[in-house]
Amino acid sequence: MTAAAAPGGLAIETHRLSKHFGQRAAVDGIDLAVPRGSVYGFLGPNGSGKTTTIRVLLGLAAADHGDIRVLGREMPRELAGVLPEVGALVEGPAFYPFLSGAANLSRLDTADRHASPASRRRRVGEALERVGLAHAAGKKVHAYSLGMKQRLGIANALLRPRELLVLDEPSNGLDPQGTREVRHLVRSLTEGGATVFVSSHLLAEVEQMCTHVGVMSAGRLVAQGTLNELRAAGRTRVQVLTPDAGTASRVLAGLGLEPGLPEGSGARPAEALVWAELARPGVEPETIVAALVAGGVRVRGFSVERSSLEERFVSLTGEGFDVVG
Ligand SMILES: Nc1ncnc2c1ncn2[C@@H]1O[C@H](COP(=O)(O)OP(=O)(O)OP(=O)(O)O)[C@@H](O)[C@H]1O
Repeated sequence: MTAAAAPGGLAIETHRLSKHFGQRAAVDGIDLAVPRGSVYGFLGPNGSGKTTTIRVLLGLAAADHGDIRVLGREMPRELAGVLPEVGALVEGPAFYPFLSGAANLSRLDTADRHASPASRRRRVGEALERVGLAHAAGKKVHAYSLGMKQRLGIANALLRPRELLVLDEPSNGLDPQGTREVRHLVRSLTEGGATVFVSSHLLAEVEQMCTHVGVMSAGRLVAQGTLNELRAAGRTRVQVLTPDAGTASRVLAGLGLEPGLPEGSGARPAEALVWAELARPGVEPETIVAALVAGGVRVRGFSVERSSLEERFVSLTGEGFDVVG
C-alpha cells in the first residue's frame, strides 16, 4: 500500500516478524509499515497478538524470526540508541498512590538516565500540562480517576520529546468520560511531528483517533493502510428498483457486471430490485443510471450501498468486533 511510499519514511517497519509461545504463533510473519507522523491504530480482537507485537517492538520480548526497524534503526541491535526517542505506555507504570502526580513523574524521571535533572521540574510541568492534568499536579494519585491515571501514564511517556509514542490499549477499562479524554489526547500527540502507534480492540475508537490502521487476526496482519484505503477496498453494490427487471439485468450485464437475481419486490408487485456488485473499474453509478435510462429501463429507485468498515473487518477477521466503547 501507499504507506511505504509516504514522505518521511516509516517510523516502524517489520518484515516477517514472528513470535511463538511453545508451538503456538502469537505473532505470525507480520509486515508492519507505520508512516512517520501517522496515528496508526493497531486493531484486533483480544488475543490476536497486539501486546506481544508491541513488547517485541520495544525490546521487552525477543522475536523468533523477522526484521524490525524502529525510527529507521535496526532492532534490537540499536535498542539503546532508539529507546530514548520512544515513549511507551504498556501495562501502565506503577504509581505511588500517596504521592502527587507531579511527584510520581519526578520519581519516574529520576530513573531515566538520559533525563536531565536540571530541567526535570519544567519538563514534569509541561508533560502534565500537555495531558490536561496541570490542575491536579499536586493532588495525590489515589484521588485520581482511572482516566487521570492513564493520562498520567501518557505524561510519563512525554517527559522527553519523543519521535514515537507506543500506547497499548490506553482507553481500556475507562469510563466514557475517561475514554473521551484519552482519545482526544491521543489525537493531539502528533502535533510536533511525532508518530503514535496505538492498539485497540474497538473499531469505533480507531476510526475516531487514527489516520492509518493495521488489522490483526490470530497473529496475522490481515489488512493495513489508511482508513480511506480500507474503506475503498470494501464492496459496493448498486440496486435498481424497476418494473423492467429483465431489461435492467441485460443492461447491467452489458456493462460487464454480474446482475444478481431480482430480489423481492417493491411497493408495487410489478416492481423488482435488480442488484450488482460494482466490481469493474470505470463502471460508476452514474454510468449505470445513464445506461439503464438509454436502454429504456424505467428506473423508479436507485441506490448505492458501500459496505461499512465494520463489515469489512468482520469479513477480514472472520469474527465480530466490539464496535463501540
Ligand atoms: N507469556 C505468554 N505465554 C504464553 N502465551 C502467551 C503469552 N503472552 C501471550 N500469549 C498468547 O499469545 C496470544 C496473543 O496474545 P496478546 O496478548 O499478544 O494478544 P492481544 O491482541 O494483545 O490481546 P489482549 O488485548 O487480550 O492483550 C494469545 O493467545 C495469548 O494467550
